[in-house]
Amino acid sequence: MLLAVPNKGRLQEPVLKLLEAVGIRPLASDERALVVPTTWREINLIRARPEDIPFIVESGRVWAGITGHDYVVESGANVREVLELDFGRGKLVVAVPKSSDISSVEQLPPGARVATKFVNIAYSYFGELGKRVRVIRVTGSVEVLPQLGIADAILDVMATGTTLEVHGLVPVATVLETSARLIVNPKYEEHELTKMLVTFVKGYYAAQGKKMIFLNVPADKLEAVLSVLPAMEAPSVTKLAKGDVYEVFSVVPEEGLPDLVIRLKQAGAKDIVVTSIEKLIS
Ligand SMILES: Nc1ncnc2c1ncn2[C@@H]1O[C@H](COP(=O)(O)OP(=O)(O)OP(=O)(O)O)[C@@H](O)[C@H]1O
Ligand SMILES: O=P(O)(O)OC[C@H]1O[C@H](OP(=O)(O)OP(=O)(O)O)[C@H](O)[C@@H]1O
Ligand SMILES: [Mg+2]
Repeated sequence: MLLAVPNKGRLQEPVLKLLEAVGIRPLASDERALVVPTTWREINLIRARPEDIPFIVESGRVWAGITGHDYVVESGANVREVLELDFGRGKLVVAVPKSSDISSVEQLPPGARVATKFVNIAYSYFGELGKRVRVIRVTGSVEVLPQLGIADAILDVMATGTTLEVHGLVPVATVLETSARLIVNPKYEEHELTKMLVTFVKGYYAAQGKKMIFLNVPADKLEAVLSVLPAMEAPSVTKLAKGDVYEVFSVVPEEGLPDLVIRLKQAGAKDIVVTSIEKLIS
């Protein structure tokens, strides 16, 4: 499988972290190499620009990729978004100078100049509103253009809002919510390797915020201990080889764990072991 991943920008690091967490580590190769083998022998990474990844996956030679939802929409590429990931989150907004007295997109004058790298999204957004604007295509640093007198408004990604603020801009409309996605070419969606990748990424996310807890419980305390112990289905209970003692284990939320441990001890649990879970695959 060829898997396209960002070779720059703010998605690059979280993508590598996620792949590492599912056991896909790039094998040492020249830093400039654009095709990189990995510890999953069936998977080679293709390092590409995030905005190009939807087209690369659509082409069919590359099965899957990770990029932003905004770029998928902008590309119009025929790819399936099979998983929403927990990074690259933001909103595409239309923003105008605070000093203008515009407070909604409707108030933009006809022919207003809107700078953006999302030109297709801009055309379709303003088209649906029935508003005629001039779209100015740029590739970055969009927020500086209004103060240079080059644009009347911008359409760009806002995350914390700091960049808009620093440039004296305010958002007046949300066009799209975005985050990183795992995208797949439709013809590989049902392939075993694709399903394995999706299962492992889901398993990694499902394990976040959960711990495994093991405890020993004397028989006469078992009922009391089980009554305070959460579980996915029900806790597992096994009799130990010696004595009238049971070993109990269960998957529990990390939140409130100290409190749970105290309640388990009070109920009669001993030898409590807490471990992290790498993946939780249901
Ligand atoms: N401030 C941000 N916080 C979170 N995600 C963001 C932010 N800005 C952009 N993104 C998302 O990151 C993805 C990659 O963006 P992009 O290709 O512009 O990389 P970049 O980090 O901005 O690099 P560069 O600006 O050098 O091109 C896009 O899907 C975009 O929605
Ligand atoms: O709301 P904020 O938290 O301030 O983040 C939003 C900014 O982050 C991105 O820019 P980036 O730093 O990637 O630079 P770019 O304009 O060159 O893409 C985006 O294009 C905004 O400018
Ligand atoms: Mg950027």
